[in-house]
Amino acid sequence: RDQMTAKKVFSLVFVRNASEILLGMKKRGFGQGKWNGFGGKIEPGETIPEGAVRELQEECGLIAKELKNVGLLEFKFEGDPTLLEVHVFETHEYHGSVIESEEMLPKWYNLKNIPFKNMWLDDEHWFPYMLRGEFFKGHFLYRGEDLILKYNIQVLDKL
Ligand SMILES: CSc1nc2ncnc(N)c2[nH]1
Repeated sequence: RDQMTAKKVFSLVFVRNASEILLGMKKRGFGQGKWNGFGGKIEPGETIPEGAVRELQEECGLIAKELKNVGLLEFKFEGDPTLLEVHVFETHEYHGSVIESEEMLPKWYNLKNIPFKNMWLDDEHWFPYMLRGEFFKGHFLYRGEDLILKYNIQVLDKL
């Protein structure tokens, strides 16, 4: 059996201020119609944080001055051997102004009013760890995009 599952590495960046989080409404492609974090595939020759900074700027115009790695997510979709490895980051220090891109319509949400019903189903499970500042590792097995068959989340250490 082929033990070398294909792995794709992604960044996922959340911009924070004291009481809000910046989310992006995906306008096309994977995750279309959901409020997402910003990010995407890490390209050859760039580090994961470099890819995170690049994708954030491409998708919403902001330039992160610092990034904190807050967690790691792994996704499998039933019937697809690919493992998606998603490195989750927060930034509290950034400059530039938020702009709408072809991919994303950015919007600030109060932390008490996160639109989980219009987000990926996994978010409701791991956002609380991120918001509490706990470094988390989560693994999710999806059937399609609207059903999580199995998941586990562990706190690796409190940041
Ligand atoms: C593939 S599963 C997934 N969950 C997500 N949560 C927030 N933003 C994303 N882009 C996400 N992708």
